[in-house]
Parts: sequence; C-alpha cells; structure tokens
Amino acid sequence: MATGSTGAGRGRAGASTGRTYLEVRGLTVSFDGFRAVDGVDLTLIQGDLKFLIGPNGAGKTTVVDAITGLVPATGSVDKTGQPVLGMKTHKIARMGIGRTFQTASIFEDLTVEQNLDIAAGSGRGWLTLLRRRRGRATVVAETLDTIGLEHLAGTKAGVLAHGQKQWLEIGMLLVQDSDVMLLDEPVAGMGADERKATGELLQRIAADRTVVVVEHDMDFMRDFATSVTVLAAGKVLAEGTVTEIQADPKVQQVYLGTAAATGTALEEESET
Ligand SMILES: Nc1ncnc2c1ncn2[C@@H]1O[C@H](COP(=O)(O)OP(=O)(O)OP(=O)(O)O)[C@@H](O)[C@H]1O
Repeated sequence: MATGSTGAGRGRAGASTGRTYLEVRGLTVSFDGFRAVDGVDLTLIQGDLKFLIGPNGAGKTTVVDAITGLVPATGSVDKTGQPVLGMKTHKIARMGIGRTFQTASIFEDLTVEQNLDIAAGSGRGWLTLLRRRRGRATVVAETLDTIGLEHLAGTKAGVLAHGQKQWLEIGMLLVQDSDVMLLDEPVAGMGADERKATGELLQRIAADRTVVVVEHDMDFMRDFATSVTVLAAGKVLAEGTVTEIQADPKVQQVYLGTAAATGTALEEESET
C-alpha cells in the first residue's frame, strides 16, 4: 500500500528526508512560438501517487516528453538534486526516470519474460551486464510477481490482453530500476477489473518510488490519487488532494467549459 504524501507539491520535503524527488521549475516548451507548457512548477516526492489531469491539449503529455528529453524545454528539472534537462533521452532513462506511452511499447514477438530480460539489460555496458547477470534473473522473477504475470512468463507479449500489456510495460520500467515513473493514461481502454488491478499495482510501486499518472479517467483518479495537479493551457491551475481539487471552482470551470465537447465534466463524474 502506498504511503501517500498529500502534501506533495509544496516545498522540498524530498530534500530534507533523503527520499527521491523530482523538482520541476519554470518548465516551458514552445512549438513554433506556441507555449504548450508555460512555466510549470511541480514537486514529485517518493511515496506520492500523483495524478496530472487537465483538459485535452493542456500540455500533460508535453510535460512528460520534456522531463524525459523527447522535446526541448527550458526551465529546470532536478532528480534528487541532479540536473536532468538537456540530457539525452537514454541518459535520462539511465538516471532512473522512466515513462510509458498510451500504446504499450513492447516486443510483441517475444515472451513476457524475454521482454523483461531485455529491458533489464538495456542501456547498460557489457561489464555491468556481466556483473549483474545472476541478479538479473532474480529481478525479472520478482517483477513478474509484482506485475502479476508469472503465469504468463512464457507467453508471447503480442497476445496479452490490453491491460496486461500495460503491466508488462510498467514491469519493464521496474527492471530498469526506474524510481521515477511517468505513466501516460495507463488505464485507457481497460475494463473495471483491469483498472482496479492497475490502481493497486500503482499503489504498490508508488510506495517507494515517485509515480506520476497522466489521466483522463476521473473515477480512477478519485480511487487512487494521493495528490493531483491540474494543468490548463500549459500552466498549473491547481494542486492538492482529490477533495481539494474537486471543490476548486477554477477546476470546475475548466472542466465545465470543456464538458460540452468531451462529456467528461469533473462535477458530473463526481456524482456517479
Ligand atoms: N510536436 C508538436 N508540435 C506542435 N504542437 C504540439 C506538438 N505536441 C503537442 N503540441 C500541442 O501542444 C499542446 C499540448 O499538447 P499535449 O499533447 O501535451 O496535451 P495533453 O494535455 O497531453 O492533451 P491530451 O489529454 O489530449 O493528450 C496541444 O495544443 C498540442 O496540439
């Protein structure tokens, strides 16, 4: 069970407790002069299961892209005091910052276990691999258990159910020692049982990691978030607990403003 820190986003708790944290300051991403992300500050602390929400086009995925080096950005991103911004994507991954995509990026023709094994070795030099060879099998076995896919270890990843592919992708981050995990809509397209199992998996892994979930599914957010940041038009609109966010008139207005187009007003959903 996650040890939630609902105070995330305020100050440098990670720095004082020695826990992993990701500190984002003034993050800005421009596409041909259009500021998709505009001066975003975020503090992400180990143990927090943080949800990043906001209407379509708010800049959520671009924030994740910027942190993981996929798009150029200005401002600063520090992982437990180490600068991240400006580094190459593979170096950022090696620093322990991992991400998933809406469509799982797994090797469909390889088995579940082979996918994890490859991920466990990715980005490491041959000497490190040699040293770690024995430990690697243990890490893969432990991860199969964590993501609940031991019984499918020998199954080709391509035939997994949608939810299982997402769990495998999360497992691939776990075996790479990612302690900051940025997950883009992990429950999109999942049924109720898969969503619940995914939420419980995220709670387990967030207990000793920093986990950020970009999500549109408000029910899922309500059930599992320990803190929420709302983005709108590239800026942080609000931060707080689920209760605080739902009660925030600015947030309600943003969601009501887009309700006609998306049918996903925060208020409407909170009544269900
Ligand atoms: N490569 C790009 N080139 C130009 N504009 C982009 C690019 N990527 C994103 N944008 C624009 O930046 C804005 C933010 O997009 P982004 O995908 O980050 O939003 P989002 O909050 O993740 O939206 P959604 O919930 O719909 O996925 C949008 O207006 C989008 O059209």
